[in-house]
Amino acid sequence: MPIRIYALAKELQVDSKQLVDICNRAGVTGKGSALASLDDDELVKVKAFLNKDSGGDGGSRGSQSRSSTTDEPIRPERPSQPAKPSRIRTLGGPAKPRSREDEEQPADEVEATDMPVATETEAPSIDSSDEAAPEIISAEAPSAPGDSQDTADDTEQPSAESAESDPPAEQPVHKDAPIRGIRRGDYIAIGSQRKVRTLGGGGAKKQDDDREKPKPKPKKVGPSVKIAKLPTAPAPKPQAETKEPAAQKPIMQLPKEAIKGAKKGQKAPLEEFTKLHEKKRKSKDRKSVAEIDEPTELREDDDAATKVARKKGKSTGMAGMAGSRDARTQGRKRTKSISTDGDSDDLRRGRRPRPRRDKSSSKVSTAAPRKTDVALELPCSLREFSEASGLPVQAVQRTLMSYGQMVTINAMLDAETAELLAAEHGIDLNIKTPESIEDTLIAEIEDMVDDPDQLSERPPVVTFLGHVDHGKTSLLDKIIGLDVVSGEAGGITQHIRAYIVDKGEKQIAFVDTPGHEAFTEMRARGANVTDIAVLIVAADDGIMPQTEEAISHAKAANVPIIVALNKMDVPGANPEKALQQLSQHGLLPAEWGGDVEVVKTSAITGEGVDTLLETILLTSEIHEYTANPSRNAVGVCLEAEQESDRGVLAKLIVNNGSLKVGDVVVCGSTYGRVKAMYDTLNPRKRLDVAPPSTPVNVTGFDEAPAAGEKFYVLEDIADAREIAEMRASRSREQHLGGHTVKVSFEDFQARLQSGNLAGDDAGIVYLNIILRADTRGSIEAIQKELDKLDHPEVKVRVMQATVGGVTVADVTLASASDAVIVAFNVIPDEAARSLADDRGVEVRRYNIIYKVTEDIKLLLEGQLRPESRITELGRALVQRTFSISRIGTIAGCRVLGGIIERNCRIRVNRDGRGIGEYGLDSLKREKDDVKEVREGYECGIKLVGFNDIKDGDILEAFKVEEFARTLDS
Ligand SMILES: Nc1nc2c(ncn2[C@@H]2O[C@H](COP(=O)(O)OP(=O)(O)OP(=O)(O)O)[C@@H](O)[C@H]2O)c(=O)[nH]1
Repeated sequence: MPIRIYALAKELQVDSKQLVDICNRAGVTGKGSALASLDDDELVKVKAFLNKDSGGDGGSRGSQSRSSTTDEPIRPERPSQPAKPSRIRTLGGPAKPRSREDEEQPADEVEATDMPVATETEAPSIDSSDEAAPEIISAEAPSAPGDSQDTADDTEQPSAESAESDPPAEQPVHKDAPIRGIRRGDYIAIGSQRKVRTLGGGGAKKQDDDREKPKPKPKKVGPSVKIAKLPTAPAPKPQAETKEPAAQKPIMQLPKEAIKGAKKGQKAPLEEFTKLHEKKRKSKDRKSVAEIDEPTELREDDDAATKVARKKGKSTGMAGMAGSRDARTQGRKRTKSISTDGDSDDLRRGRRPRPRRDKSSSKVSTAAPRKTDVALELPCSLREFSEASGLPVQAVQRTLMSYGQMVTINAMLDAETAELLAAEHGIDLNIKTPESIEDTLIAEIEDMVDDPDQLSERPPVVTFLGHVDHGKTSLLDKIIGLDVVSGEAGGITQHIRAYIVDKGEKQIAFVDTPGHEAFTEMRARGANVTDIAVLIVAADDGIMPQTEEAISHAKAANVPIIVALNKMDVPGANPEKALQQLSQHGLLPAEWGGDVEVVKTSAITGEGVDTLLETILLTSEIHEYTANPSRNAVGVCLEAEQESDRGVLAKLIVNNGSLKVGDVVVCGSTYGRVKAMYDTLNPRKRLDVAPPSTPVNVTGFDEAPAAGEKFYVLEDIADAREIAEMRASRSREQHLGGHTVKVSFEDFQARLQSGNLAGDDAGIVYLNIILRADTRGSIEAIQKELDKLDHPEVKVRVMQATVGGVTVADVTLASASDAVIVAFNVIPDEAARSLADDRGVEVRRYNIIYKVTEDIKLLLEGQLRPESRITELGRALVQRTFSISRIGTIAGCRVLGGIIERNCRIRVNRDGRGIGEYGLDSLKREKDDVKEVREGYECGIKLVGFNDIKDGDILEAFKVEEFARTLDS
């Protein structure tokens, strides 16, 4: 009876993937997936292989047979090099397995042998010939006594093949035997996880260990040196506690230009300003401060103070004292009328700081040692900035003063000002935003690790994906026993459907998606709900554009993919072609030796539906999806709508935990208390609890949450409100700040011009379009026309083309993929219109097909970079040059041929070489400006930005003309 590889793996207690590998090694081919089955013959073959592999070497190894028995989990060896097991060989004779005596040989003894060792680093350079090869033993490094036996065991695990080729076990290992080089077959496969160690087994290892273990150093005996005690520095005097000045409320705002400039790293305006400021101060200092001989408390990075200190140094000694008296007298005279209120001002004005001032200055010495890396939580006060950065308050104040800001120590700094200050003082500022309730509560939930004891199996969440009309809805209908497809407007799925259904003892949660929108949105929010993706491919159509997209989505979601090759009952079904296409897209079918299960189905006849379900359940079993039903629920909103009678009805799917009526939920920028929960299959059936993987319709939200938003259950409704409001205001700010504005035609134009639109590797710029039309025929016609707009530089990419009005889902997709929506003979519904306004998505409406293509063609053509063509005009010889101050060099020329025109460009040639191209600044005949000068005439030419013109230079006049291009050119 056939048995699945997965089941056999379970029975043998090995990993399914490894067993797939073992099957291949055993010669049972075409088993690429754990879901593949083995018939009786194959099973015997695999088991025989396993027995041979695990037990076969026992006999040949004698006393050193593997310690593992068949009851133990099978550890497949070196899957990448099954035919090349590691060997133990001694030089000068056939390889000999080591006897127990050898293994038990004391480490010291082994160490004592003078046998050369082959180390891991030597391995690559060792000769691959059989003879004269040094021995290499692969083993796990033993770490405890007794491990040496294990090591020996491990070294002796060649496959049956190698066992046969190995010499008899009786032959002892000769310690003194010369050693041969490593053979290619001796190389240890990466998968074996073993290390190559030197010959000598435990002994060599011990040697290593000995080397690793630092021996206790003998105590040094010798003359002891007595070192004198370091003088202890006097403790700094505690600074007098001072009262803080009253807080100043306004937040400083620096001139915008200064901030912008400084952020861009342009220091010029600031430097100009600072220089001017410094200059003024220096001149003052020079006049008055030199005489001051009293210590000041100004810090060393205070430029003015440093200068003061320097000058002070000069005036020390008797002469200095004599000089300083005069200077003081002079200074007093000069500063008589100046009144100041700060020490530094006193200093600058040449006044001796009074004791009172000394006291007050200590209150600003809050700065810690200067730092270059500062973490700061904003907004912060100037004092806090100073403390964090180690900059003196005065230095910070002075910097701000240079920006025209007079601030006190308690003034609050905003982020921009702090950044500016950091840039000015060469500090790396790391702005920390204060933790919000959202950060703490949500992060806490996200980081919550479930107790393994509380985890239990949960149903898999399976998403049906695929090209439009390939039968997603019909298949799901068939599985559930519903008939949704006949009720769908235009036969198109417009909404996400999600159901949990019983299949035998198990349950499966199904999600049917309209196109790929749900995946896009959910991936964008990092909230993928799917465990397994079922890709529906119509056997008659094969892989279509949206199938490709679905494949990308499923691959990006990193979930197992099962393919349902549907419509097998249709006469034109070509499963072989579809399988071929699937493998071309990286999905190698299991029947072709790959790992993707492909189930042939028909939603009409029911063929393969049971196999599909079985495959889903088996895949789920392999992956063991678990959840903790006893914790608060977390999950994702699949869809939400406003109902006239029940208010907001949100379709949620629970990822983990259990959602209960009465729970406080926050989901994106909405929140509420779960008023009621309804079954998604039976909309009127109420539920009290929704365990993991259950989709439910929930009422109680204040507003409709967005699809793809994660929901969390909180303890307190006030917290939920605060988080929701915070998110709503942040999204409003972003919207007002233009962060969410998506591509419009004009925007596309602007971005093209600025070269800002993302292109692919080849530099092609794409205009993404979502096409909505009244009929499939219209779609086909428009697509055919758009296909004609082919150009190597600019292309149209139709992301999605579906029948029906523009929906919220289209707008969401357009917003997520920077696309423009083209609505042909259809209109957006109210929700879509308002969302499009909200997100800045452009919806273009048409009712004539050629207008669509005309519009897009014009747009693309208009944006093709114009073609530049150069027209040669004439040549002139420079006969004389005149240098005029304030104007530059004028070249007196004679036109040798052609014509020189006023707005042309000039190529300057000297000694037969071109030295540059410049614009023509002025063209004169006599003293008059002229439009042109013809051959044979003389003229004066002044070039833009080039005065190094010389007699004898040849000037070539030319003009560059730009020509518009078309998509056809
Ligand atoms: N003969 C045949 N027709 C099928 C089969 N599966 C689906 N169909 C038909 O194909 C059409 C489209 O089926 P849907 O189930 O709506 O396809 P879908 O992939 O859900 O399409 P969207 O919802 O638009 O994405 C319907 O007319 C179905 O009756 C099948 O296995 N065999």
